[in-house]
Amino acid sequence: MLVIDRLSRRFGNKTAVGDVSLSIEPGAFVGVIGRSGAGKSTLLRLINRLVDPSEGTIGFGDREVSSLKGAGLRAWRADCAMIFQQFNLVGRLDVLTNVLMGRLNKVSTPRSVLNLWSKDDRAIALAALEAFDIGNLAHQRADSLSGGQQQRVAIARALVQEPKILLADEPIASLDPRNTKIVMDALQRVNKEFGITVLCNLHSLDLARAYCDRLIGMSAGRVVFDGRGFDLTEDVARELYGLEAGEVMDDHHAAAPKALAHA
Ligand SMILES: Nc1ncnc2c1ncn2[C@@H]1O[C@H](COP(=O)(O)OP(=O)(O)OP(=O)(O)O)[C@@H](O)[C@H]1O
Repeated sequence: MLVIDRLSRRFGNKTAVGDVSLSIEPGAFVGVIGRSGAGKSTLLRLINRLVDPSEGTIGFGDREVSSLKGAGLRAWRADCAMIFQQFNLVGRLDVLTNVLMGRLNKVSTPRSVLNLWSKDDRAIALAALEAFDIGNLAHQRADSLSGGQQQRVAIARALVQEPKILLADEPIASLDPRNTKIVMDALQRVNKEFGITVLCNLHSLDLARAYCDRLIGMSAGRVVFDGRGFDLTEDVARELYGLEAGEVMDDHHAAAPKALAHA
């Protein structure tokens, strides 16, 4: 269980995350929603320690994540994979090598530097690509792939890391609707078939409702909703998204906020 207790992060005078307390059950698929600037990315970055907290703690089992350093911090980052809106692949390397990067924490540095991956590691990486229907792309340069294909490579790289948690920071923000579905389905498989806890930042409320078991709504750094998708009322959506609410909800729900926007 991931336990976040009174977590805050300030940048100068700006509170990006303020006094957030949450427990995330193992195996959950959690959507973090809210408008731009609500603090969603900072929350994920705090969890995998790309950003340090100003106050509060993050615990995972018996580990006090917020105070880890050195080898302990590297071990945590291995347990806590992250994927990004811009995929973060090494474009000039082939797809298989990009996925093998996810195994770096499992092999000695000299072997990885010399690209001496074991047969087993290669088989694991290829199987991960095949799980997301892109095994045929293993030997192509990563930068020759479409956005949806690149994001599936990033998910495969995260999977071979054998993490306990996958953090996905707006993973579909650069994708068209078809690739959005393919990538969200891939994340769903990571969660349901591989049993990995997924925390996913999403702008679209409809997508969050469709894929996530639990939604955490953030506004100005604070959690203002925590519950199931169908419990999220139009009033809460308006609190979360303001006049943007119409853009993130389906036509039926959108009617009122759009009317408000024109009032
Ligand atoms: N490194 C930083 N330095 C200064 N301010 C920052 C930094 N990172 C985030 N912030 C500020 O903290 C607030 C929350 O940002 P954050 O990126 O977490 O929001 P978000 O909900 O993920 O938004 P988006 O969907 O646009 O990524 C914003 O006002 C942002 O400008």
